[in-house]
Amino acid sequence: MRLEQLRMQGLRCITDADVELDPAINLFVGANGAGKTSILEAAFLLSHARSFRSGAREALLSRGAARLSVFAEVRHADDRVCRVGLGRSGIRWEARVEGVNVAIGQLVRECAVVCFEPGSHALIAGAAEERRRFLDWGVFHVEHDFLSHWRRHQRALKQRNSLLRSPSMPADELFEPWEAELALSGAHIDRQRQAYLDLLRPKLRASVTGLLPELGELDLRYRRGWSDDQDLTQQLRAQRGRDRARGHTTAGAHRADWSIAFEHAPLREHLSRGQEKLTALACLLAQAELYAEHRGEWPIVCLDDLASELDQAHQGAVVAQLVAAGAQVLLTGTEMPQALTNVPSRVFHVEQGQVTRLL
Ligand SMILES: Nc1ncnc2c1ncn2[C@@H]1O[C@H](COP(=O)(O)OP(=O)(O)OP(=O)(O)O)[C@@H](O)[C@H]1O
Repeated sequence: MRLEQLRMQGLRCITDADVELDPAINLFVGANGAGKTSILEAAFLLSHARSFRSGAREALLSRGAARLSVFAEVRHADDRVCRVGLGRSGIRWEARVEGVNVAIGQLVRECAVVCFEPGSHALIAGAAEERRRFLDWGVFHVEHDFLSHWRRHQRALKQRNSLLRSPSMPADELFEPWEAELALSGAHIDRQRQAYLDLLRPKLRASVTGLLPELGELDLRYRRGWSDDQDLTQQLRAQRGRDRARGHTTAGAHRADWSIAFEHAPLREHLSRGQEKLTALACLLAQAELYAEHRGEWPIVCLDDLASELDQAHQGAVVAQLVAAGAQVLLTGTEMPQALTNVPSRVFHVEQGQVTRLL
């Protein structure tokens, strides 16, 4: 899959930019604050309907602008071209595919982007939410009914949490249907997440061996979010009092997490910041490869500020791997990275939100 055209309006410092992209390597160079990362955010937005940077999606809207819109032409491996867009006008976000308003879920099925950026080490060292998002994005693209189970789960969770927060303890009958729903949808989600991680594990091992051979064998562990010894319905019933004191549901698929341990670095704290970043990169590349295996095409790969994130040997290895796989890559840097000096690439200069093609 590749982006042929990417148009951004009212996105951070970009008033209006229209970029025709190369099927292989695209490099965006410019000074700090020029708007390079915002271009990657635009691509990511079409794939995830959010930014990879922390903060509200609203912060993407240019200060003083009434409207934000991102539009792309996506060419798939079977040569089908799909026009997708996401925009915000007033207080509403609208997703479009072929000019027709669609649910966000339909938009993000059409465009798949993975992004490695300076905050990516949070996948290894940050909160569980980051890892769940990563996992669920992968499962979503492999299992077609994942989103419906996930939505049912979110709805039941919201209902149970609002019961927990009511001024007096509601009757058991009010909890029971939502707890049954949490258990049922949670079991589906759990099965699909476990199956996905089983597929990801060998790819991740290969990817990590390439990037971090010194750390030895990798172990990928999964926690489903509730005790293995007890059925979730029973557990939720037993925990009502405790959950009420905490104000939220403390067991279920929304508490799942996964972690990585290495033979020579069994604790996360044993990893240097650079090793955390490389592990996160290995996860993203393994996920992209698994996507390609299932969908017959690579997702688009964004690498933000690669030269400041990785040493030259790792930059070269990653770019070579992606070129060999035939992935479209969007990279940013304050200058041309050494790793790209001999790789044919389309180069754009970015300055104050204006994008100009150089090579
Ligand atoms: N909502 C907004 N409206 C207008 N400008 C914004 C908004 N949010 C951020 N900016 C500005 O847009 C620019 C965003 O730059 P971006 O992070 O894309 O730059 P960059 O070229 O990747 O920089 P760096 O090399 O420093 O990472 C910054 O100058 C920032 O101050």
